[in-house]
Amino acid sequence: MFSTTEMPSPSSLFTAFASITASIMFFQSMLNQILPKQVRDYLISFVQNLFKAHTPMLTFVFNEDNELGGRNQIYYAAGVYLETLLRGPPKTKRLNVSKSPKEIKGLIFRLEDGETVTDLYDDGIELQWRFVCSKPEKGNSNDNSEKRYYELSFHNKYEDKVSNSYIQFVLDRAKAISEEKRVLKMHTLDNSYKGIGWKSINLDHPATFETLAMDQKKKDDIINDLNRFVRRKELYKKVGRAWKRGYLLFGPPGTGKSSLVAAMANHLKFDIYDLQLANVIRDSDLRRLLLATGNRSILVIEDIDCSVNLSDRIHGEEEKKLDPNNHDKNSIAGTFLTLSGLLNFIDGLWSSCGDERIIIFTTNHKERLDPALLRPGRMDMHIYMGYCTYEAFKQLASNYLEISGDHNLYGEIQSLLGETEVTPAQVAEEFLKHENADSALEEFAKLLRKRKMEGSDECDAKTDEKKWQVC
Ligand SMILES: Nc1ncnc2c1ncn2[C@@H]1O[C@H](COP(=O)(O)OP(=O)(O)OP(=O)(O)O)[C@@H](O)[C@H]1O
Ligand SMILES: [Mg+2]
Repeated sequence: MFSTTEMPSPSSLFTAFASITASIMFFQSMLNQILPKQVRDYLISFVQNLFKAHTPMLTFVFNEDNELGGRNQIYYAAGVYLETLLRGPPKTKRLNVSKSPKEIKGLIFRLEDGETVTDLYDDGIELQWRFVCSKPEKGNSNDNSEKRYYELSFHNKYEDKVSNSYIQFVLDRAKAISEEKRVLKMHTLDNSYKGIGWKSINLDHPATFETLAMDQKKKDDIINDLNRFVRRKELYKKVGRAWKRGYLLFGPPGTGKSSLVAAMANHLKFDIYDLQLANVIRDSDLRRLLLATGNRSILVIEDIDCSVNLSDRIHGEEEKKLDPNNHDKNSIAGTFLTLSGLLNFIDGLWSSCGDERIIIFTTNHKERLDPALLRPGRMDMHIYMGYCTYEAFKQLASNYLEISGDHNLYGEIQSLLGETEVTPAQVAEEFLKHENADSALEEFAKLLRKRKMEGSDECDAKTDEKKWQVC
C-alpha cells in the first residue's frame, strides 16, 4: 500500500515530464549538431536492423539467370514492375536511368546496387525489394561476371501468399506494363533472294479512336466489339472456335479505313501485318507468310477487290467443268494464289495456329467482292466508312482547329454536309491549309457551297450508305 506521502503530486509529475522532454530535445539538437547526417542515418538504420533481426523474416532471391542458364522471368518482371513503385515520393536515393533505342517508349528506371523499395500488397503485407549487383571476388578466375539479383523480404507468415499470388501478380503487371510501353510494329512484305518474307518497322501511326472522325455510336460499337473479343479467350476455347475476328471495312477513298486499322492496332496494342496480296503469287508463299505472323496481331489486306483476281474462283470452277482433267487448279499446292485459297487457309489452319488474331479486309467497292468473302459468318463485322457527317466534321474541327464549342457557320455547314459528298480526308486537307480557325471554316463552307452547285447531278449523299451497303 502506498501512503499519501509516497504518491508524487500531479504538479511534480508534470515538472518531471517537462524536464525529461526538455532533456531529450536538448540531446537531440546536440546530436544533430555534433553528428553528420550520414552518421545519424547509419545509426537509425542500425537500430532498425537490430529490431528486424528479431522479426521472423524470409527472403526470396531472384537471380538474373535461372539454373539452366536461361533468363529468369521473375527477375526481368521485377525490374519492370518495380519501376511503378519508384514514381512516388523519392525514398530510393540512387536510380539507374536509361533509354533503349526504339523498342520501348520513354525512359527506363531501375534500382541501383543496394537500393531498396517497399511495396504493399493485399491491404497490408509489407514487402521489401532490394537490388544487388555483386562484383566477382578477386582471385576467382573461373567466373568473373557480375551477379545481379533482386531480394524480396517479408514476414515469413506470408510465405504462401507471396509464392502463390504476389509473384504471379508481379509477372502479370510487368507483362501489362511492357505491353503498354512497347512500340508497335508494322510488318510489310520483303522480297529477297531467300524468297518472300516479312520485314518490320516501328508503327508510329497517330490515329486513335479519339482522333477518328466517325459517328460515336459506330465508334463505340467497334471498341466494344474489340474489347469483347480480347476478353473472351475462355469462351472461344469452350465453344471450340479459333480465337480470331474478321472485319470488312468498306467505303469511298479517304474516309478513314486505313486510319481505323491504325486506331484498332493502337487500341489493342497489336502489331500490324500488311499483306499486299498483289506481291504474293503462289498459294504456298501465302501459307508460309501467314504462318510466320505473330499472335496478338492484325492481318490487313487492303483493297481486296484489286489485290486478287476475284473471278479466279469462279473461273476455276468453270474451267473444271469444261476440262475435267484440270483438277481444281486453286488447290494444287504451289499453284497460283486465289481468294478461295486465301479464305480457306485463314478460316482453317492459320487461325488455329495462333491466338488473338484479327483479320481486316478493306475495299472501296464492296459490290465487286466475291460472294465467298461476304458470306455470313466469314467477316464478323462489316463496317461502312462513309462521307463526312456533321458529327464527324465537328470531330475534325476539334482535332485540326481546336474548336470545341459552337461556331456561327456550323448551322450552314450542317445542312450543306447533308447535301454534298465530301470525305473526311478532304475536310482534313482543307483545314490543314489554314492557320486560323475562322478562315478555315469560311473557306470550307465556300467549298461546300461550290460542291452543292456542281454536284446537283451526283447521287444524294443521304442515300449513300444504303447504296454502299446494298451493293
Ligand atoms: N474518319 C476519319 N477520321 C479522321 N481522319 C480521317 C478520316 N478519314 C480520313 N482521314 C484523314 O485522311 C487521310 C486519308 O485517310 P485514310 O487513308 O484512312 O482513308 P482510306 O479510307 O483508307 O482511303 P483509301 O480507300 O484510299 O485507302 C488520313 O491520313 C486522315 O488524316
Ligand atoms: Mg486506305
